[in-house]
Amino acid sequence: VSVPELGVETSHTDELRSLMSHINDWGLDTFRIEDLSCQRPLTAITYKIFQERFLLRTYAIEPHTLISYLLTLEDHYQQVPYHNKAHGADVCQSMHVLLNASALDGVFTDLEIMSAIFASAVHDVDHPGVTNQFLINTRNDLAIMYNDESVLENHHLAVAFKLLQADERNIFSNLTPKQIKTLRKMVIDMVLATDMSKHMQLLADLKTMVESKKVTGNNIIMLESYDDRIQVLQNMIHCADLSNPTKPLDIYIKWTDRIMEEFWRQGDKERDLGLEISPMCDRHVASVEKHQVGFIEFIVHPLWETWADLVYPDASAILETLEQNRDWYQARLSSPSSSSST
Ligand SMILES: COc1ccc(-c2ccn(CCC(=O)N3CCOCC3)n2)cc1OC1CCCC1
Ligand SMILES: [Mg+2]
Ligand SMILES: [Zn+2]
Repeated sequence: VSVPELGVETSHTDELRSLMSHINDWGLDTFRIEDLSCQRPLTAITYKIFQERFLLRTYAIEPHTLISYLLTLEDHYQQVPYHNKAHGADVCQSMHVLLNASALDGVFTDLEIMSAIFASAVHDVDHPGVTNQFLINTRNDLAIMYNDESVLENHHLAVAFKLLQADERNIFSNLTPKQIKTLRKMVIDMVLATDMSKHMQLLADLKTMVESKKVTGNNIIMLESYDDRIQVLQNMIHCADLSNPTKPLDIYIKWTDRIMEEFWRQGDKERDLGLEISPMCDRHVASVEKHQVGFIEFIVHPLWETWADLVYPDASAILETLEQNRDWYQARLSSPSSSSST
């Protein structure tokens, strides 16, 4: 069974191939890839990363099986403003770049790397565009199913692994039982770590690790236990998930427009249901810039500053962009033009 060169059928093959040559670069334009791949950014990006890291060869994965899984996975991302297939593709590519930090050179095994890429690609599959709290407040079936605990993140995992059960989509059919067991545990641990309610604990543990950081001669981090290794991978996927403010400003602004529209649609639902409108979800009381500055100040910068310490100096340019983007939103706060969202 033959597969298209870039994994997806497109009439923009040359342009897509040239953009894909920047798969290792921070700030790759996922939106442009969405257009050039004919709305298949997740398949195109994940397929390219698997090839780039020789994972098809290492784990005897048939190209058509990988494409079949990725296309079906992508079709199970809902068409919501933010938590859609473009976000899945973006987090996957961001994770791929973070794994390439020189401070992590040779630290992770191929299985851990494949687990991290897979976890990133699947981490928000079938996201309904509302928060865990909304699902709990409205007694949604998902909240009943998962007893109000990391409701969305448990659902993303269940969908991702269920899609593997079809033989024509089982990309892990040639892994040993032990490898599958290890991969499954790591993927579960990483996706569950993308629940914002785990943020403070994750960051505290990362700070402790940075304070007691042990490196080899050429400044490569030493991670002895599974707990240390998975903790770095959990913080990595969390950083990738919260990476929008660290990207080139024009791309960051597009993500902000999308998350706000998703929040406002939730607020519209809450208003219609007579529920209290969640913070930042009322489109009639919008302060987009203020919320982004607060998000960076209290969540994103503390996390990325700590990550940048761990992999110093590999993430320094990313931290620099984050601080410039914060200043840009801050500046729009004070000037009168900030009232308009244009
Ligand atoms: C570009 O803007 C954002 C990009 C990403 C996030 C964000 C926060 C947490 N995550 C991880 C998933 C999660 O746990 N969520 C999903 C968002 O809602 C809260 C539960 N993602 C927030 C962003 O801005 C917020 C909305 C206005 C200011 C803050
Ligand atoms: Mg999520
Ligand atoms: Zn996400």
